[in-house]
Amino acid sequence: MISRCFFRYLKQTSLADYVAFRSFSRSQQTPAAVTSSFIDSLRTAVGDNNVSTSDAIREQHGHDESHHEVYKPDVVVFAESVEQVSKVAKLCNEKKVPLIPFGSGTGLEGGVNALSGGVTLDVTKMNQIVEVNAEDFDCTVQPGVMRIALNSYLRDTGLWFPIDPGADASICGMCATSASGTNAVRYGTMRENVLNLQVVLPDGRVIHTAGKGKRCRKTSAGYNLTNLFVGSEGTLGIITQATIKLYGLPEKTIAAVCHFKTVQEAVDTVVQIMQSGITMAKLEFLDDKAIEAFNKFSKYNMPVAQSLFLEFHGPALGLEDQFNTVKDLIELNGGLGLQMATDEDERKRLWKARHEMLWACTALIPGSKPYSTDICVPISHLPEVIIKTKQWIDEAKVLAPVLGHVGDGNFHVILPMTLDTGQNEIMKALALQIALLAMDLNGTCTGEHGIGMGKCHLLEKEIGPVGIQVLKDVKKCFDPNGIMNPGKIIS
Ligand SMILES: Cc1cc2c(cc1C)N(C[C@H](O)[C@H](O)[C@H](O)COP(=O)(O)OP(=O)(O)OC[C@H]1O[C@@H](n3cnc4c(N)ncnc43)[C@H](O)[C@@H]1O)c1[nH]c(=O)[nH]c(=O)c1N2
Ligand SMILES: CC(=O)C(=O)O
Ligand SMILES: [Mn+2]
Repeated sequence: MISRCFFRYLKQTSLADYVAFRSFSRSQQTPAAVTSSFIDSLRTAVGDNNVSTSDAIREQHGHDESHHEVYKPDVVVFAESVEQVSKVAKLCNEKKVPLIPFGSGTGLEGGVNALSGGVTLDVTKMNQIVEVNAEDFDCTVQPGVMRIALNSYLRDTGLWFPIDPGADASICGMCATSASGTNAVRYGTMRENVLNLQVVLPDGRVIHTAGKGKRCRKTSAGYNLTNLFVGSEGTLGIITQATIKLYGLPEKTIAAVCHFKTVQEAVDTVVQIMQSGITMAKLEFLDDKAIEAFNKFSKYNMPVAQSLFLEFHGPALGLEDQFNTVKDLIELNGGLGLQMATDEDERKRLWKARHEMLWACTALIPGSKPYSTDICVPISHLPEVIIKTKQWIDEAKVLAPVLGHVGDGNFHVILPMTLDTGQNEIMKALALQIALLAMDLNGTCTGEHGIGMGKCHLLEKEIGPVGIQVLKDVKKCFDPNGIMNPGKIIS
């Protein structure tokens, strides 16, 4: 039942937008034509052992880590080669069966949920690191290569791939969602770090978005096909290989944590640090509710306050000077309890709260699943948006920690969703209100998690009807039968 509190709360939101959001419906999806003879042809294409109709496997592939409802595919196919991916795509295209690429299922917007059934294509068996060009700072990987495995492999070369979405995701899944995370403030997002992609198109053709074997740092050669596929969330084709930039492991790392009495002080400090031109590696905010959730989850005793988590990477020479400049800014803004560490174990201990945040927040309500907002605004608007957001959370009386990558103007409100529909309605209205505010302030509804199945209505608002029509035209050009991950990004 929807509570009176909800209606009181709704008065503050744009009612018209809320009604539009509630009545938003996906265009009718045709049910998948997955017959037993179609499944037989899949078995012929990839081998019996690589096709599963087991309920447990379909369930496992029908959701990610988000709160979104499970939608099981009719069948799960495990591909072992590009040729097999191509054959499966061709078969699906001929029979107009939905095809959903599956990386590692850590997404937070229901990207892998099979809204119209069909075939989920799991690429985790294709897990080879194809080549590492240490002298050129790049490498090429198959779609099942995971972020942590890649970095372990690279360790001896003195290089690493710094994009870190927190979860141990597949590199090609990260390409597909244009992931980023804590290191983006220094190293950029997937958009800035992908040099080339091999993609299987829905009709089975294979393309290299920058040309076969190309891995140059710059190109002006025509349309940017690579970045059309980065962030395409499995709606245009299956990424079967990614060539990405690598970086030298930093000679020295300094981690630090400090606390503030008010959100304004903490976020003003962030803006001043960014404006000072210091190259931060990480600059994260956790509010008092987030720290409280972490203390409870991990039995820690951090001061319950508005907190900044910082990290500096660089040559040993000069790094402490950067730290000291930031320290001065922290103190000028009323920062308290500054702790710093250079030793790896000590750094990990200092940053533990940040890395466990999603699970600490979800544990606030046992059995809940996370609904994470993901807005990103120009940095000068950040103080206003975070302060308003926290005020709305208080008024809505929901459990909702605020945290995020504030160095990029990107933050999350983690809303633990349960079966209590009244609370869920309040949380969804709150998420909508925050997204609308971000868009009003020249921002986006999603900095890094993608549109998935949960933000299509917001994308329409963000880029307008003409923008959406152009996206639909692009989609039609690559996927005229609409088989690729239907219902995602554009409904
Ligand atoms: C604890 C925690 C913390 C975070 C996050 C998750 C969790 C569980 N995430 C979200 C998530 O890790 C991120 O979206 C990853 O990029 C998802 O990669 P997967 O391999 O799991 O893709 P997953 O399998 O979930 O698929 C995601 C989407 O990509 C498509 N896809 C996957 N592989 C593909 C391929 N080979 N070809 C074409 N399409 C493909 C899918 O169809 C789907 O639409 C995140 N993210 C972030 O950016 N910043 C963050 O800070 C965090 N933090
Ligand atoms: C959930 C997420 O994106 C984060 O913890 O940063
Ligand atoms: Mn994040």
